[in-house]
Amino acid sequence: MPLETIDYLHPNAAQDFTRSLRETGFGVLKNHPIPAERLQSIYANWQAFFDSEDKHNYRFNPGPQDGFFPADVSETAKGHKLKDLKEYYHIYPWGQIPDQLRQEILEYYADANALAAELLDWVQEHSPIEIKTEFSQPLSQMIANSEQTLLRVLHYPPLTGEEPEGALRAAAHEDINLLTVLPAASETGLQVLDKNQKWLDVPCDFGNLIINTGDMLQEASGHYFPSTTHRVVNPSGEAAKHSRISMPLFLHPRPDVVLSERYTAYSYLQERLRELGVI
Ligand SMILES: O=C(O)CCC(=O)C(=O)O
Ligand SMILES: [Fe+2]
Repeated sequence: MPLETIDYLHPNAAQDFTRSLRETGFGVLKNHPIPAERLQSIYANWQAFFDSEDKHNYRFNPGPQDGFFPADVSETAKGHKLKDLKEYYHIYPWGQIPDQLRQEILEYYADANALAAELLDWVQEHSPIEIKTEFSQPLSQMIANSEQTLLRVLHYPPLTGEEPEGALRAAAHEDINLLTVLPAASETGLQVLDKNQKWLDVPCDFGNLIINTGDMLQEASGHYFPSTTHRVVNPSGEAAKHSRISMPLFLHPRPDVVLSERYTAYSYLQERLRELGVI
């Protein structure tokens, strides 16, 4: 079953969106409040940044993890051996951000956070009573004033043909956080693993917002909302010559937020980062 696209303005949007997250771990929204022209401008400005040598002046700070991550230190997904074919920039409002990109990206950060809070209210309202009574606080409260929420601007460079055999733009993985807000990328490639272990293309009409459940919402909901495996496959033909820009916002609860009997957001994140070998 292909993923449905939900109209944010439709009277049943909240219900349909919550059902989609429950069934697939993903929800795709159209007619949402973030204009496509804004996304286009952000993508163009960050493409120029990734194309410049200036990016090396913003190399990430190893502890706090803000800044630019070049391809040679890029992630290796859990259970995989090959690095993803990507470079990226981690934006936190308290972190380093190039001056010429700062205002536009922080405005987006704030607006996407506000939209995420609204979507979490939708999920809260339409979760079954036995699920929502287990939440230690309303879902949208969990992310309020969080300094952990991470906006990652990703650049997948054009393919050269020299890539290691089997390496992907982003190998199959699940997101660690509560919820991810991901505007459709500048190019295709995002796929989600369905219940029958078949890879489905995520509808990527430019301007759509793709939302997916992360492991923390899966944990907090006793696995009612699945954190679904996804990946970004390599393009072929003419598209292989194109860069791909994407921009997931990873909503993270404040560290002290209780997710379940076993975990706070802090202890959960530490366990996952240790598994990944990041810490
Ligand atoms: O680039 C994309 O479309 C998805 C990226 C992603 O899944 C991630 O960085 O966790
Ligand atoms: Fe992801």
